[in-house]
Amino acid sequence: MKLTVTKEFTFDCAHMLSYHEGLCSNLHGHTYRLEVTALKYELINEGSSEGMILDFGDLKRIVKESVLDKFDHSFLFWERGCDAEREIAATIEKHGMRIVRLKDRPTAENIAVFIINTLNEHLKDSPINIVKVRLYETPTSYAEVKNYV
Ligand SMILES: Nc1nc2c(c(=O)[nH]1)N=C([C@H](O)[C@H](O)COP(=O)(O)OP(=O)(O)OP(=O)(O)O)CN2
Ligand SMILES: [Zn+2]
Repeated sequence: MKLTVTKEFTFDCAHMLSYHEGLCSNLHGHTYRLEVTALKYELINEGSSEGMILDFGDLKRIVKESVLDKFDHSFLFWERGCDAEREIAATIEKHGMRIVRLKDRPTAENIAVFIINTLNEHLKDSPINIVKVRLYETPTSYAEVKNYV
């Protein structure tokens, strides 16, 4: 049996899309809305989590520890960004503020892929797989990555 559970989260980040031919090349921020879907084939049949595949509270803890605690209120810094992006990141770091250093441009697509890979790495020794991440950058724009096993 294929069973999934999904939990929603929000987090705030600053970013810029270096080399974008539009307003998004400017430093700006989003309250991202994140939906994370976990899949497992068997229900837990005893104890505190009986009848669940994964306690929503455990999913919350996993996402918080491996993603939100790093991302929330940080600057998403693309290592290959323009001079301005690298100077902004250097200033933020110098003042002890939060950045997340990324190998890929911080588009909604790339951030969604980064998040699903990070979560599945965290869960690699468990029977749980994160099969879908949907990341809303604005109320009307989202990227989705699916990883069906
Ligand atoms: N495929 C993608 N396109 C764009 C991304 C992205 O990550 N993937 N990102 C941006 C900007 O960072 C920003 O999110 C602008 O998005 P957009 O939906 O255009 O924002 P608006 O506020 O203009 O949305 P409206 O609802 O149309 O007012 C750009 N593109
Ligand atoms: Zn943006």
